[in-house]
Order: sequence, then structure tokens, then C-alpha cells
Amino acid sequence: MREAYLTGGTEHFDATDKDIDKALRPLSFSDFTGQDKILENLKVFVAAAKQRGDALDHVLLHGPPGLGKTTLSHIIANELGAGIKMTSGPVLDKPSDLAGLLTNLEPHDVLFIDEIHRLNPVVEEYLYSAMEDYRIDIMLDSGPNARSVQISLSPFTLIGATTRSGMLTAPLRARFGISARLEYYDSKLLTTIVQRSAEILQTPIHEDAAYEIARRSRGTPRIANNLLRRTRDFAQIKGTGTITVEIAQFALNALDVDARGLDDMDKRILTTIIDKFKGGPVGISTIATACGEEGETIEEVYEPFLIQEGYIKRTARGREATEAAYQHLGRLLPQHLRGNSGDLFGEITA
Ligand SMILES: Nc1ncnc2c1ncn2[C@@H]1O[C@H](COP(=O)(O)OP(=O)(O)OP(=O)(O)O)[C@@H](O)[C@H]1O
Ligand SMILES: [Mg+2]
Repeated sequence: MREAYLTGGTEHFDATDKDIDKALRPLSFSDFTGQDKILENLKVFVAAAKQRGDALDHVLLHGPPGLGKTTLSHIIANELGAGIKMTSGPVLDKPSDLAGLLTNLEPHDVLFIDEIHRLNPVVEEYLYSAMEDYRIDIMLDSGPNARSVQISLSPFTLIGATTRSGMLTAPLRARFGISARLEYYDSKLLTTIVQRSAEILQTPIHEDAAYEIARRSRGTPRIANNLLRRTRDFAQIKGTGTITVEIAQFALNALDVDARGLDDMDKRILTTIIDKFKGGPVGISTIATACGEEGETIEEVYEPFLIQEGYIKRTARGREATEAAYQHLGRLLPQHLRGNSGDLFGEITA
């Protein structure tokens, strides 16, 4: 169930959750909280393109799931006053799928390709000339009648989103004029997002309760919104409807979200490194097998947050648990991590 908070977009939610998700989505630059640097730049690029009457340059948005890549793509289209067509890498099976989408774009429209690192290489090849020269060459017929026809496209903006920018080919990456990496949100920003969402859901929430949800949301707006929804259920059934800090704590504990926002899989990864591999270093695929999870998912979804929060370190020989990880899980620090306290001890006994 926790997976719904972490992975793959909105498809895990039921119908009502999907509707709520839509309602909570910011629609304009001014509605969007955080990622200040990215927004500042995008505002300039959008305004300049509009002033010149050009299509906006192609945009690559990358970063962990749930930080607002899809949301930002819609906002960019809104701010451009343009239409948006959505698709995703694995869905574009044949060049004709891509051609169909491209030839239907109005001038300055946005084509959004999610999971762009998973494009079929043949389709990707076609995308190059579309991005560069706004044209595609398609083959008609096959065998002796085969001929290639060139089709001009309306100037458009491709927005590609990916959680794995490292898996993009160099030629594709080079064709994006604008590239932005979304970062995890701090608790203050997430508090603002929780408060905004609660207002849209018409649920009264105390500020300390909003903060409690925020700081336990793995730096991720999607998780914050999900925890808010579930907390709202607890407030409704177990309380008076208002989300107080007590209700928030009760709900978050019931949902197995720990005090620092780590979930079951986060903890399983840390305990695996510490208990089974003496704190590391250990390779990601070994951790994955021991945790019963895909290596890719660990690298893409769990590890970035654990690294950012200082629980694991990436070294040339693999992943290592840090002092913070031992402390958080209540494990005894191994000798090599005792550093300062060991010295102090040595001084006293000397
Ligand atoms: N800056 C923000 N302010 C307010 N809400 C946000 C913000 N960023 C994201 N959200 C909320 O979080 C949810 C998830 O965002 P979004 O779907 O854009 O993430 P994503 O980066 O596309 O994730 P994925 O990689 O899984 O596709 C959205 O429904 C939106 O309501
Ligand atoms: Mg998305």
C-alpha cells in the first residue's frame, strides 16, 4: 500500500483519489511552491519565447518521483497558452505512433513524453529531426515501392520527464535546450503545500499538524498529499474533522511512517546493509536481492532520499550505512564509525 505514495504516478489510486489528485495540482507558476530557481528560469524562458512568437525550447525535467515533473509540464503549457498532448516512452512503440502525435500538434503546442528514458531507439531516432528541424521523414510502403516522404511539423515544445536522466542517450539529451533537475522539498515548503491542499479539501488543519505531516513525507509533495488525505480520514472518524497534531501523529503511526518519514522499504534497506552486510560497502544489486525489490526501484525511488538525508553513502565499492542510520535504527555503532566519541573515551582511560 505504501507503494502508492512512492512510485509510478497516479495509477495506483482509486477513482476518487484520482479526482482529488487533479484538484490538488497547481495550475500556474504562482500556484507552484518551491523549486524557486527552476521556476525563475522557466518564467524568463516562457516570457521570452512568447514575446518572440517562437515555440519554447525543448525542456527536460528530471528527478525522483512525485516532485512535480508532470505538474510543471502542464503549468508550462498553461503559461504558454498552448495545448498539451501527453504520452510516455514505452507507449510509443512505432515511428508511426510518434508521427501521428507530432502531425496533430498546433503551433507552439507542448508534447509531453513521460519516462522518456524508455523510448524505443527507432522512435528516438525520428524524434531527433522532429526536435531539431520540426520535420520528420517517414517511409511509405515497403520493398521496391518504398519511398520516404518529408513532413513539416508545427514548431512545438517537447517536454521530456524522467526519473533516470543517466539512462538518456547523449544525442537525445543534447537536443534539450532547457534541462532542470527537481530537488526534494524541505519541511517548510511541504508545510505550505499541505496547508494549501487542506484548504482545497476544505479540511481544517493546525499548523503544527501540517508540519508533522510535512516532515514525515520524504521531501515529496505526492507523499505529503497522500498522507494528508489519509490523516483527514482519521480526523473524520476518530476526531472532530479538524486535523490536530495528535490526530496527525496517530494517523502517521498507524500508516507505519516513522518520525523521520522513513517507510518500511527505507528501513529494510538500512537494516539489510547494517545487519546482513556489516554496514557495507555492498552493491546495489545485492541489497536489492536481499530486500526483495528491483535494483532500479531502489536506485530511483529510495536511495536518493536516503543519501540526501545522510543515512547512506555511495562509495566506489558500494553503499555504506552512516552513523545517522545506526542511530536512527538504534543499533550499536561499529568501531570504524565511533570516531570522536572513541577518542574521548581513549582520553579518559589514558
Ligand atoms: N510544487 C508543488 N506544489 C504543490 N503540489 C505539488 C507540487 N509538486 C507536486 N505537487 C503535487 O504532487 C503530486 C505529484 O506530482 P507530479 O505528478 O507532478 O510528480 P512527478 O514528478 O511527475 O512524479 P512521477 O515521476 O512519479 O511521474 C501532484 O498531484 C501535485 O498535486
Ligand atoms: Mg509524472
